[in-house]
Amino acid sequence: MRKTRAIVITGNGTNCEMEAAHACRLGGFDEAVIAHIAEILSGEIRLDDFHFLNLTGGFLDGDDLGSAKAQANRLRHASVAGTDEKLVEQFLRFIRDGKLILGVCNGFQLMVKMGVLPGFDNDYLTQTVTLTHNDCGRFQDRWTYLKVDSESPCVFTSGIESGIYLPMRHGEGKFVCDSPQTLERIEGEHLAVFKYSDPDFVRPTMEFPHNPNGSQNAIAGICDASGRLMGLMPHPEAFVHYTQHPRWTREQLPEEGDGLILYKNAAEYVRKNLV
Ligand SMILES: NC(=O)CC[C@H](N)C(=O)O
Repeated sequence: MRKTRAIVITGNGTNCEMEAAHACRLGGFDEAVIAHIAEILSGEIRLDDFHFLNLTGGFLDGDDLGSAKAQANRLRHASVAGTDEKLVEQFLRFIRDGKLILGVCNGFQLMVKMGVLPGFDNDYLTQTVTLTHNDCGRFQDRWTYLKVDSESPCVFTSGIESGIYLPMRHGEGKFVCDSPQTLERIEGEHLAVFKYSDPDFVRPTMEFPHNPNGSQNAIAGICDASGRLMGLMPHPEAFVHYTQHPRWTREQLPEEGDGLILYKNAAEYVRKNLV
């Protein structure tokens, strides 16, 4: 059987690439390659050779122009050296080939600013939502309770019963739609996979600090209608082992951190459908 291969893109100010690659391997991917964006633009590394694309957190271009905005333009317009191909064509082919993309924090900001999410009607290049400055006006760094929509088509969250607990760390995480219709459609199609909630994972909340940014409808993460493309503001790769939990020395916790399930589901999907 062919190998299951994950790629993590780094460069221009990303971080967490080692954690993301580690999470992919722990989740069951045979290989997880960390590639600098320059290696992709030079044509040395091609997205076509992978099944799972990870866009990590960070401070792309120093958050100038708004987080991930410059990189979104770069990825939409840059050509791959030595070819007639634009990088965005590789990107769209990756999506058409039925592969998986996970954007975390700065990676989620990148996906929405490119227009990849929510990807209505298979249009992955029209921006309809954004992530902007937290209502509190400051960078926030805390742990959040995330209620999961069990009716969502999301590939990554299958098997999660009520919710997961993950850390967030961002200044621009407030989810906003361009119109009430966009928000209605996201809700109606169950694309709002994760919502900030109370610790019981029952009620989504607009109350600070459980909702750390004031996101519309408490939305923390969304997927597209295929469920294969997902982005979220909190960091699943930062909680894959119990020792990463803030109270691990005081509480009896399972070996696996709550974020690992997303990578396990991705690996299983790739094994069943793509290799
Ligand atoms: N952790 C992150 O990826 C931060 C994202 C972005 N730089 C922000 O502050 O909103």
